[in-house]
Amino acid sequence: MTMLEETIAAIRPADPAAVAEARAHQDRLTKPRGALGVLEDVAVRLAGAAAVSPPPLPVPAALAIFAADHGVHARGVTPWPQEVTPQMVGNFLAGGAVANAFAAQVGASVTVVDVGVAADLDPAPGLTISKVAYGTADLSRGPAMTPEQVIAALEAGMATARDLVEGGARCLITGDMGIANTTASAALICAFTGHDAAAVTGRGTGVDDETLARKIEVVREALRANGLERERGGTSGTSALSGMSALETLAAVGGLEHAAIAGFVLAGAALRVPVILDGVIAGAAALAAAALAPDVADHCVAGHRSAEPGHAVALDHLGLRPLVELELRLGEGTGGLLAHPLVCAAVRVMHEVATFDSAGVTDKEA
Ligand SMILES: O=C(O)c1ccc[n+]([C@@H]2O[C@H](COP(=O)([O-])O)[C@@H](O)[C@H]2O)c1
Ligand SMILES: Cc1cc2nc[nH]c2cc1C
Repeated sequence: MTMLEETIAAIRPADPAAVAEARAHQDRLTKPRGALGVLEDVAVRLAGAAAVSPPPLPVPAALAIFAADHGVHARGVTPWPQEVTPQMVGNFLAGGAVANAFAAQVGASVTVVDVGVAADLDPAPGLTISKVAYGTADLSRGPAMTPEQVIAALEAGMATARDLVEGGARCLITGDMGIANTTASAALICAFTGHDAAAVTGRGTGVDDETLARKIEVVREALRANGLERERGGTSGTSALSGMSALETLAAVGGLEHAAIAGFVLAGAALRVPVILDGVIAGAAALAAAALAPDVADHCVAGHRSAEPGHAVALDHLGLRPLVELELRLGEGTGGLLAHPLVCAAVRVMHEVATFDSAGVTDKEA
């Protein structure tokens, strides 16, 4: 078996006994039933993923920022030059990015992985060089990646997750850096959900109206050029993929960082370590991961919902509810990092809060 096949084969759905035990335990704790709202669901979800209730505390957390460039940059879909990708990698490694500040705030480690930056990076502590290519090909003209490249990028993501877990991480957080990657994200979300480009394509780093219109047209061209247009029956956007496999779809319109994040999420799920997803890039990558292994979503928590319109579409499709909604549109893992203390708090409740019985508090149900 290949590394990808082995990883997919190891992924289990949420364990029903652990889910039932976690729900019952929530109801014994000294609070009105359901009073912790969505946090109760998060704790139950992690119990199902870990197959034990209460689930392990998700600490320490490790952020992996997958960096790559995009051939579609040449189509003028972003106002930022491609050289910002390696420059921001340097900033992450120097500790100067927002992701570094947020990681310090929540006590997460930061690892940067070059899966496809269009420049040679100097080796540095905290940087893994797993370069598959110097950026993708232009997805609006044909496949962005070859079959070999998409597998190599998936494997880089899986290896990153495995190394971090071997190093002690008990929660994985996705991060990305790649100028133009919101265009590839929109194309992936269209391909996997059947939604129209206009509904899922957003302003990314902050494009003007003219660039947004061009970006939507480029996403449509990408779907046409790669045979990914759908038969659209009504507006539900749930029609079946047009005969292409999930891997072919990912290779056609994804980025190397999308493929790596998909591998990272799959390996986290296979290792039963929860994965907190960041923004629209992670959402698009998780759609690919879920198309490869539907049970993977049971192991994911949606850290936040970004301002990019396709993100809500991706999360709906995955059945995930975002924990934080602050109109962030930065990427790097910033939204995932902000959600980590909420996930920890949700799980800590399961370990530390007294029950009605143990605290001698009268339960109205008793
Ligand atoms: O995480 C998000 O939802 C998100 C939304 C907008 C932009 N970004 C980041 O901005 C870059 C891509 O934006 P763009 O406009 O160049 O496609 C890339 O480095 C992403 O990490 C990220
Ligand atoms: C400065 C800058 C920082 C980023 N971090 C993630 N994407 C980014 C895009 C830009 C342009």
